Amino acid sequence: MVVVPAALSVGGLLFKASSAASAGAAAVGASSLGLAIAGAIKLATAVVGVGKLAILPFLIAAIAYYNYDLFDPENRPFNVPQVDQAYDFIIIGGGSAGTVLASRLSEISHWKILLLEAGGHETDISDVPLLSLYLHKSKMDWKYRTQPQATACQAMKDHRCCWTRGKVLGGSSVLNTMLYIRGNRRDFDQWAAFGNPGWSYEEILPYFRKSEDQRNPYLARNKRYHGQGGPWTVQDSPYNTPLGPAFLQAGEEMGYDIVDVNGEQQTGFGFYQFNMRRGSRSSTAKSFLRPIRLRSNLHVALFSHVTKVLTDPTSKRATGVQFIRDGRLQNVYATREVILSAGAISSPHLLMLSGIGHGEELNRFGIPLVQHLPGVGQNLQDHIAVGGIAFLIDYPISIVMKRMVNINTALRYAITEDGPLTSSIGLEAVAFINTKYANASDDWPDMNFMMTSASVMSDGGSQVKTAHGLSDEFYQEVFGEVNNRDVFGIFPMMLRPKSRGFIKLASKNPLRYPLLYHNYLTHPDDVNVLREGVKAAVAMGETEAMKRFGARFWNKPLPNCKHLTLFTDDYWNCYIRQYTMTIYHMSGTAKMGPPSDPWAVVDPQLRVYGIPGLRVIDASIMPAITNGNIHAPVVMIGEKGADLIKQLWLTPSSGPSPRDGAKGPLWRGKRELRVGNATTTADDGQVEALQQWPLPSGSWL
Ligand SMILES: Cc1cc2nc3c(=O)[nH]c(=O)nc-3n(C[C@H](O)[C@H](O)[C@H](O)COP(=O)(O)OP(=O)(O)OC[C@H]3O[C@@H](n4cnc5c(N)ncnc54)[C@H](O)[C@@H]3O)c2cc1C
Repeated sequence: MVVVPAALSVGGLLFKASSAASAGAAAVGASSLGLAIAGAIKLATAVVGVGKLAILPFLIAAIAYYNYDLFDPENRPFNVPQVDQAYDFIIIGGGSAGTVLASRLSEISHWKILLLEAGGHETDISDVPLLSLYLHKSKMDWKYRTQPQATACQAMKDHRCCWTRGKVLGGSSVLNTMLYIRGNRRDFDQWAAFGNPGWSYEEILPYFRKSEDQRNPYLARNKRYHGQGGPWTVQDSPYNTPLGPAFLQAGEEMGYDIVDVNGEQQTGFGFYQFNMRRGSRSSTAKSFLRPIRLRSNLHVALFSHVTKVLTDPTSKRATGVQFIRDGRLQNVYATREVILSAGAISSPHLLMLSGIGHGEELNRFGIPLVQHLPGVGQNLQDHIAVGGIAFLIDYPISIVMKRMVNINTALRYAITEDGPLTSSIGLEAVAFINTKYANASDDWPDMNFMMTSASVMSDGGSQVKTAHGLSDEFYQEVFGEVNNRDVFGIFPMMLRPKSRGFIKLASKNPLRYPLLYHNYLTHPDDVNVLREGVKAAVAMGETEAMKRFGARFWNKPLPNCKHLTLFTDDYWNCYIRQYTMTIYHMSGTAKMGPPSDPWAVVDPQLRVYGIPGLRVIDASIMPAITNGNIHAPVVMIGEKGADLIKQLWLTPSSGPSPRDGAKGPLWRGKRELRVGNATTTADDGQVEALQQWPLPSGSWL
């Protein structure tokens, strides 16, 4: 960390005009700035003639230099100082899904879009892949912590797991480790089988390809699975240690194939694919918003904390949004739709604050009920892994922070866009394997290994420990004596948890965080699968490929499990409840489902049941978590969600859609709003979209 200012000052010295862009982008920014200035001088001399007014070229060059921000396509979107009274669409949350939606909806030039985001802009530090753990607990993190529960996270301070979430334009895509994993075809076929037409694998695959710009030519030539030219770059890590390839060899030794984990077959081993561009982070804000920052029909309002969705008391229609900005509570109105993309914690939280949720629960807090939807905040799913599975090695090849972060590596990152700083905290390779509980013939593996050329002790007990929320005593006792040693780590991650958590209101004050109950490892099958995963990870260290490096498992007994015999099932069952690690994949808290499912919050078009004009489009809508890291699926949900909205509003329709048999209020495209003295009409002058907005069915109504 000490060296980071040096990295910045290097960037600063070399690329003065591009402080907003990444150091990598800054290099390109600097050269295009040079071109812009040269062009300006040429133009001025050609038009005016140096002899006539010698100062003019320099004046124009100076203007170009100081206004470079205005036309650099890689620069940050503008933050509007004031929002208008009404928009066609209001998107709540500029995270992974919200930025995709803002980009796709503003393609329709006669639609006016507002994107409200509670945080600010990403920074040069958040661009640097090796430093992502430094963003945890920073001002870009909401810093959520779960309620203490006895089943997991026992090694953490107060027995509470730290649920990092991005509070920044780009959301969690600015803090994540950029792993690009799409999940398994079976996940989406299962979503469809739950009663969600349109979500089967074959139907959603085009959306993965649409956003993708695959930079690995060997992967890109597989056109069925990969796309090129989309806004979101996927590239291989520019930096690998010898441990990554060795891990793949170990996989072969164990009888697995080397695969493209985003291709035909998921089971197997492969190098990670990353959402990076030229060695730095490709957040969704950068990929989806920066290229369109000059669209006048998109307003981005940062530091805008939404407190509630406004609804019409008679029709229940979502009419707008209430938010706090600059210390003022303000209202803004939507003439077509309000879209919740605030993530799997805030979207259900905002629904509840708006009177949409379990009637009794809302009643307890004196929130007037708008729509009884008991599924709001339920069905919470996450992937957990086991931390601290580390192997000491004999060679100085791993990522030891104090060795890796220095002026040379900073220069390498800034100038040549490679080197250790481009490593995503050491994550190099991935495995999808089967424990004895999975059906190996299915290609629907139940265990994932995240292989890193580092581990919790690689920074001497500073940031990793803090990010994971480990107690000092636990860290010191278990890892203190191997601080800064060369190691590699394997995080065994359970892919299809059966335990379900939930989110509850703590107060009707919108600024009070909700209560988060993880319920990790409350289902016995989860304990079994995760334990078997840990055993398989430890076995990996025994392969010839890893033994070449002198790999030996760091088997210091954990404080609360010392009474159990090492390496027995009982010991591992105890271990996994201590250093339980969230992989930050909270999802499912406003799940999609058919009207017959009383726990469904949105229908397969992502429309909130019973609230015309309101959708949820983010990780919350997943009925079941996908088989792998969930960011790519969330971006896919954003892409498909945008198309569903376009289909509704841009397809001519003469009457209520027959496909939603449910009785419900009609949702008209033209809507007049009286805001103060002004009247705003949502009329695109083309088609009047008229659709049923369904109500849930079931005896609980
Ligand atoms: C540390 C970390 C590492 C991860 N690593 C990976 C990885 O390597 N690969 C992978 O596939 N997945 C990873 N994930 C998961 C992935 O990034 C998330 O699942 C995904 O970004 C969620 O997208 P979302 O749109 O649902 O929510 P978010 O991206 O979290 O967006 C929600 C947005 O809404 C805003 N917001 C919330 N409440 C309000 C409010 N009241 N008013 C206004 N704005 C509000 C937030 O500030 C945020 O910008 C990681 C996540 C984290 C946190």
